[in-house]
Amino acid sequence: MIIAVTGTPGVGKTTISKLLAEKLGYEYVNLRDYALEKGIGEMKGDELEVEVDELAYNFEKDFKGKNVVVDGHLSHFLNANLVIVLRANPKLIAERLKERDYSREKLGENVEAELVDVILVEALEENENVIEVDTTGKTPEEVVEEILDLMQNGVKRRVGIVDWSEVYDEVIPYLRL
Ligand SMILES: Nc1ncnc2c1ncn2[C@@H]1O[C@H](COP(=O)(O)OP(=O)(O)OP(=O)(O)O)[C@@H](O)[C@H]1O
Repeated sequence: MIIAVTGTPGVGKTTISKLLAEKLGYEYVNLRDYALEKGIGEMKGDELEVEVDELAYNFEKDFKGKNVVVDGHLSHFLNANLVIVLRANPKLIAERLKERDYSREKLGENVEAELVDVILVEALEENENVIEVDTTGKTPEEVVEEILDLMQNGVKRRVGIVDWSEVYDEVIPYLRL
């Protein structure tokens, strides 16, 4: 089974994916590292630009039928059995990306993307089986337990659980208005 863990940069994909893979006994794959290893895509500055079809084609060839948790903000474009979309209060995303010294522009872009559900909408266009999980105020262990519970209960789709319009006022300072 291929489980894709996606979400806005800084939402916690790597932390959650590694822990989820460990609990399930699945292989962990970082999609960016995989693309670099395979020579897929091109570096533009420090960003890797990839053709998603090429990425998905190669990934399928290498991992079809295997048990893997794949971590990356493009992982929802892969042919996965289940897509986990991690969510976090956009203010948390802003604080984490600030610590990583993201530029104001990049920080704003990502806070806006989280605010208006960009990755969730993309994931829903690509896959029927999409589970959204709010990580706000939870430990990574609690998030993983929630994912495992949903999987054990056979839940394949759960969306529409967050509404960041409620916190819009708090994130205005980070937006590129
Ligand atoms: N509930 C939580 N779930 C996941 N991460 C959390 C949580 N609470 C705090 N964190 C912290 O948030 C940070 C998230 O970083 P991480 O690298 O996992 O995110 P990411 O989504 O993989 O980012 P990127 O896409 O930029 O690589 C880590 O420092 C992690 O410890």
